[in-house]
Amino acid sequence: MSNVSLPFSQYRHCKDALDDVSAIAYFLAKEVVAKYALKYQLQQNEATTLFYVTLATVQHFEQGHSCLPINILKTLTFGRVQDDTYTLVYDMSKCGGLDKLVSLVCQGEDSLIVHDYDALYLRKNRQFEVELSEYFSQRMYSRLPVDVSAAGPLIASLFDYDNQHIDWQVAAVANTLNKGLSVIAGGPGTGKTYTVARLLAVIAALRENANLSTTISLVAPTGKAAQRLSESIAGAKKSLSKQVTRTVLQTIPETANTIHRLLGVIPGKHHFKNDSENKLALDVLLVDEVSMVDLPLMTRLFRALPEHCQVILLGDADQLPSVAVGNVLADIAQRPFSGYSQDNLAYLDQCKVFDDVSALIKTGNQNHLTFLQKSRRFDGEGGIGVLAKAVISSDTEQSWQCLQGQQQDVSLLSGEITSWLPKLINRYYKPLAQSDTIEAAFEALKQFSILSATNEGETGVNAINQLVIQALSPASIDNQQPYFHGMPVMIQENNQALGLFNGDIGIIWQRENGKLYCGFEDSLTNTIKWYVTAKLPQNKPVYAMTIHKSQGSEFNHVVMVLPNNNDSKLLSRELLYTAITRAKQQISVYADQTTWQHAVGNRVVRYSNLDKRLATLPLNE
Ligand SMILES: Nc1ncnc2c1ncn2[C@@H]1O[C@H](COP(=O)(O)OP(=O)(O)OP(=O)(O)O)[C@@H](O)[C@H]1O
Repeated sequence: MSNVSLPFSQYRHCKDALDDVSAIAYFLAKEVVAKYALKYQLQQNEATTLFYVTLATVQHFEQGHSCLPINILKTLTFGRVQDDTYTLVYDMSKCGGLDKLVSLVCQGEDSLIVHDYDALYLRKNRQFEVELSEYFSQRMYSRLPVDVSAAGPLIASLFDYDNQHIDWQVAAVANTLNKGLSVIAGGPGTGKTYTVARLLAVIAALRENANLSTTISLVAPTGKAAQRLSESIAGAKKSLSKQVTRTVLQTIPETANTIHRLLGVIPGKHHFKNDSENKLALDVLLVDEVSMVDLPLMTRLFRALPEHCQVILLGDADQLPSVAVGNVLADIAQRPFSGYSQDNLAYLDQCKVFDDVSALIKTGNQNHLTFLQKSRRFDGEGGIGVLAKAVISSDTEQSWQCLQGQQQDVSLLSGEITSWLPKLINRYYKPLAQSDTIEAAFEALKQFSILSATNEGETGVNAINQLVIQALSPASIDNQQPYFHGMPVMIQENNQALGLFNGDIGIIWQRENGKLYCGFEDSLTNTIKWYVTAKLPQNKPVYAMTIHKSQGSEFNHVVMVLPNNNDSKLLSRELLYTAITRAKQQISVYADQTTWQHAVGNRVVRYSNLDKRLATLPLNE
């Protein structure tokens, strides 16, 4: 190191002085200063600035941002809040020469922090973003041959619609057929699965006509989401049995996999068995719940796809972004929807599914995209739909009124948690524990869940789980037994060897031999997989779960619990929307007005330049 010194010689000093600094952020900042101070003969003030620049870049990555825009960097301060007082340690807006420092240090081939699109990236994240934008654009703009004279009548036979008006489900099928990559986005119950089951049937039938064999794979980011996709595709296939041939139906798989299982996990490694050197043998890939897929995983998935494979992405762009870095779905499904190009309209016109396609907006260039807007599950007047819409449009007043209104399917809970929880335990969790079979217990588990914004605190997942366990099995607490018959648990880590993954849900069950096991539904074989409880990977009870963990699941009745902490950074309209849309029939909310309105007014922001990279890539049309 040169003769400059670090602002903090040890991590613990840094942690004591600044909020939210991880060990990784500190040690990377230390490494960057050590590497460049000597190389560029930095002055002490420049080395100090570089330390904070690196810290901020890593912190933003840890919060899920792909990058840190320079204009945001310039506004940052570093310090610590204690007893409601903020002690400022470093103010980026007061440091001079930031632009010069950035251009000096963040340009080289070997720099750990990279400057691109007016933002700072950790090198790897920029690589992922550049690589994924290239994969996306190659496929988004590639056109597949379609026998439009066969496709049009086939599509028309699978939908009951009036061809004088635009039906977006029909438009989605026709529009997807000729694209290497397309996105079908929509909220819950807008018919995404209904539509793609028909889309896959049309693809399979057209390929059969052309004497092409077809291998289709269905994937989702989590086991739960894959299981739901399997169930809905199986249901949709049944409804198609009279409309398409048996061979076409057989081409559509009944079961969905997780992305990790499709790619083939190598224990202890980030990369997969299937990659750019060892591609998957697939003709069509459908990815569901894309909002949950992060930037690195999506890039690795695309690396493993053969060039000819048609990709269909499905998801709800209003939901929370992925836990890890990126905002892939929102970046590729940008709103407001700008519509289709003239070329695309000409193609849709040839399909002859509508009398007049001119109503499809023709000024835009989002040809890869279709938004399904009409909910087939909630009627326009239903409380859940109205509440979800008010929340996602940040309408603080209407959403609060809706919670207090007379709608049967929406209610506001008040008082202490202990004043309303026992009733719900009696209604849902006692019958679950008393189910005759584990299959019936899994059915009972789909009826209801409590979703909390946090793990900790009085309204957090851990405290609520404890209250439920106390009510159902006080003896297990007295005897310090971790498990009891009928207790649902969620796995907290991936264990490839056991085939159990973070987010998998099992139920503790006493079998004929009198011993407790944990059973998991296996959607591939439609059976229960049993594990002795002592062998289970890290897990916890799941009467309540975080809203983040509930993504990809649905329940008939959901209770959403928010902390009484109206300025929590955790609370956002996307978080509330995700919880509300997990409910199929009823949503109950436990929150005070200030906290609720703060959350509805707060938007999740994820910094990324994937959208800009896609917009600036040349069109091949
Ligand atoms: N065009 C349609 N005609 C008749 N029923 C439909 C139509 N579209 C969807 N449905 C029905 O509406 C319900 C919701 O559709 P579907 O499950 O496909 O929605 P989704 O968008 O996939 O929902 P989720 O977000 O929960 O996965 C299903 O019962 C489906 O059969």
